[in-house]
Amino acid sequence: MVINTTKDSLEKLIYLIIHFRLQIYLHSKNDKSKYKIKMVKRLLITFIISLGIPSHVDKHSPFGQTILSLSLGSSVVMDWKHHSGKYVPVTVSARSMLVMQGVARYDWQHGISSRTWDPVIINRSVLSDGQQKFVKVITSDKLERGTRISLTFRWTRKGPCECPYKTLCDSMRDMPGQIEENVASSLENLHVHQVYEQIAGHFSTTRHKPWPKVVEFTRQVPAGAVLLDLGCGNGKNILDRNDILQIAGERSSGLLEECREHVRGVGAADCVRADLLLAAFKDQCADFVICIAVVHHFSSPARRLQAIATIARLLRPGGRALITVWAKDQTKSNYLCKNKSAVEQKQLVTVGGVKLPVHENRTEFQHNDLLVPWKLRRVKRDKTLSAQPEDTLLRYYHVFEEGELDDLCKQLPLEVEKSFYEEGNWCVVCKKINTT
Ligand SMILES: O=C(O)CCC(=O)C(=O)O
Ligand SMILES: [Fe+2]
Repeated sequence: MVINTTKDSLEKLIYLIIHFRLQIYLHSKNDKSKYKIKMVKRLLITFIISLGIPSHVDKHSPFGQTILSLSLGSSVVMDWKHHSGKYVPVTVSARSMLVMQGVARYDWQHGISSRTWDPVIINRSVLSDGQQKFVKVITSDKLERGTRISLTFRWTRKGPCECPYKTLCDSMRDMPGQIEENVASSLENLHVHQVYEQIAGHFSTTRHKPWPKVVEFTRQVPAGAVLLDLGCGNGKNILDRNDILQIAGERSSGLLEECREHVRGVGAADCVRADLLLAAFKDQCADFVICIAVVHHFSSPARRLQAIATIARLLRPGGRALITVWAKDQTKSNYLCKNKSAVEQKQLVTVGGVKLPVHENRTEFQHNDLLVPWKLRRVKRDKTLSAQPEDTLLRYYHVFEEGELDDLCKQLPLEVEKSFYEEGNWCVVCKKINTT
């Protein structure tokens, strides 16, 4: 909810600030744009002058049910994102008061893109099921963004959080190994699926050729065989062969679009939307499966096992799979930047009470469960990229220890034939065991 304040109420606020003799002090040495105004009893007022705010939910347990944010100066578009995938851009106009309560306070993330302009958003009326509804439409018109100052009011509280919205709640545990199913699925929704939807175009421009070990594996596929590529991304692994049936499955619709381009010229290849946990294909339908750089995006051991169980289910007895995942050990790959030493990861993002460190790209992994930044560049009409990244998005990864992938396979009717390390990835070639 956004309330437009009058000049009168602004004056009242300034009066309150002066009346209570609030003192402004520097909040953080690194971020000079953020100040905290001293607390009056239980009220904490934060004063921000900044270009952008990363997407977040304000911590549940330390603050009360209502958070207010008064906007001064320029208007701005605030992005609201729900873990179900919904996205609502809201224009927060100058001299308005944003009231965060209920689901908006507890279950949606809000943030402001760091840029010097904002799109113009209009409400368009549409007819849905005989009823007139308003939908927000992002137009191609832009508004220059000036300096914006916001004052956020939070009432502090003590004790465990009592909110009914646990997905983004900080009071949950912080052990990814024991993450609950609903939290794991929300985490993947926020930090895998939603991210891939947004980066699909840019991601695709960075993926061109199959890795040598994938080429080596698929070379053995004989004519007439059925090959599934699960989590196919932009389809770079699809072989230019018409004598085998190739089905590429991908969960991200953005990547699926990219993949469609790739498979267009290949006679017996097609791509379909598929989630590795469910993959609605017939049991034992495949002679070969490849699953490249996918399983590390599942956030609990049970879900990683379930993902590999799908591969086992889809293979016919005697069929083979190549599975690769990102390795924690990157010392024998080109990933590490020589000039960057390992850094203590101080930035933590909490999702469903799970605290995840944000990785510093091109440095050694310090943890197994982490968020890896993707600096998003816009793909222009002529397929070139914008010069500067326009946003940073965080992708969830579970980086594997040596033998961890093999151990998962061994819990299933899969015989590990080969297990190796290749350019920062742990890889296995496994064969489906006949269990009947
Ligand atoms: O600038 C705003 O309006 C909101 C600030 C905010 O979300 C925060 O400080 O948590
Ligand atoms: Fe906030």
